[in-house]
Amino acid sequence: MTIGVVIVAAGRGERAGASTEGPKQYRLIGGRPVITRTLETFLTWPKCGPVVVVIHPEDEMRFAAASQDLHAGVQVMTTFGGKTRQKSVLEGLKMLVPTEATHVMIHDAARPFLDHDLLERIAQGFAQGHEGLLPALPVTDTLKRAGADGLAHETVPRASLYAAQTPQSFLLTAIRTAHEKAAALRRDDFTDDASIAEWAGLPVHVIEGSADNIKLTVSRDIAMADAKLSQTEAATNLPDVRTGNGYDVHQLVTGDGVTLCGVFIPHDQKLSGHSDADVALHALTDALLATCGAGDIGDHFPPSDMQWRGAPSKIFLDHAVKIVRERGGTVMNADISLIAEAPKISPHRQTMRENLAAILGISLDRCSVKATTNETIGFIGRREGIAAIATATVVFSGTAA
Ligand SMILES: Nc1ccn([C@@H]2O[C@H](COP(=O)(O)OP(=O)(O)OP(=O)(O)O)[C@@H](O)[C@H]2O)c(=O)n1
Ligand SMILES: C[C@](O)(CO)[C@H](O)COP(=O)(O)O
Repeated sequence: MTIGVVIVAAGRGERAGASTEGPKQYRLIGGRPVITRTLETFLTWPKCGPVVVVIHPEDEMRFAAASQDLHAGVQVMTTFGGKTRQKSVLEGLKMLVPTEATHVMIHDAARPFLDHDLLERIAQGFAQGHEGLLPALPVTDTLKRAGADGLAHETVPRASLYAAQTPQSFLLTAIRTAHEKAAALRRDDFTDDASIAEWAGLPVHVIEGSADNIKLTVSRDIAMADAKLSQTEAATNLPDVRTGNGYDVHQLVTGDGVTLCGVFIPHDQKLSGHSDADVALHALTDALLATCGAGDIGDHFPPSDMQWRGAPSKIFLDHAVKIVRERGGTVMNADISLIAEAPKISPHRQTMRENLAAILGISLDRCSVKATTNETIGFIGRREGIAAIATATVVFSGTAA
């Protein structure tokens, strides 16, 4: 079984009104022509056989532009349509007959929201031996028959009524013969292919359509489709910006100075810890690891591992930066708040920021170091320890979706 496709796109879209982009199938929805979306769904379906797009002679350039970026692994042909949809379909079928297609899906270019699930349901129907398949949905509104007087005269029972969609799908030779018979008898009043099949006595099996698979008919349909896609695409194109935070604290003991953000500051105390106890770089290391869910500093540099005894904390931060980069991240900024009663940080802030800029590979204005005392309160206020809080922002490649 090879499933060919006929996409009818030769209409003038009069009900949708005029546009500089051309008839409705060339109008942009979510930034791309309607027909590009329709065609792309078929071309990306793995079971798609040869495709015929039936266009209007005036639309050759428009179609070439709308289809130029689509990479087809299958044969895509074009032919010119006729004055009615019925005539256009017949032209498409004639073009498909010499190919290897045994079955055909006939689809309106003006239905850009069909999906692969629907195409699979049709393929499944063919595999079960059905010769004609009509995707349709049960009618949900109450139906009225009104007269020329504008009055509702009758309520039509809707129990067995369905709204017909496309792609209506058939054995290729059977539907082509039915179309040719209708043309020969000058029957040109069929609005879809299932009705020609019914008229010709071909069995047409109703399968579940898709609520999204609407036909863009009037200008409001196009505006709604555009709004829907623009919203979805705006959401899926959001940059993948992530922030991480980190906190660290180390005890102060008698000593000769502390190392903060890689700067040694002479002092009558030192920070006790396994490495050089640079709380600021430890907090920032955790903040960076957090942006890609890579655990914390202890996971990467266990305190039990003797090789980190007295190690400069730059090693830890370098490692976190490497992990972030390997996962497609670009560090955007870093901000560290130091909470210390003493020593005074401000004379060293510039050097600290320069150290951060060098390690992170970003400009100075993206590196911030702030300091505050703890107003003599608590363990920091009693000069028993120094704490640091860090925030980092990283933009990862790809989008947030
Ligand atoms: N002579 C025609 C008429 C219609 N179609 C195609 O058939 C599909 C469904 O038709 P419809 O929505 O009625 O489109 P138009 O005929 O273009 O619309 P209108 O009646 O408003 O002019 C559309 O993809 C349309 O391009 C076609 O190929 N050839
Ligand atoms: C084929 C069709 O899409 C089935 O619903 C529909 O009949 C074509 O549109 P038209 O407005 O009737 O031309």
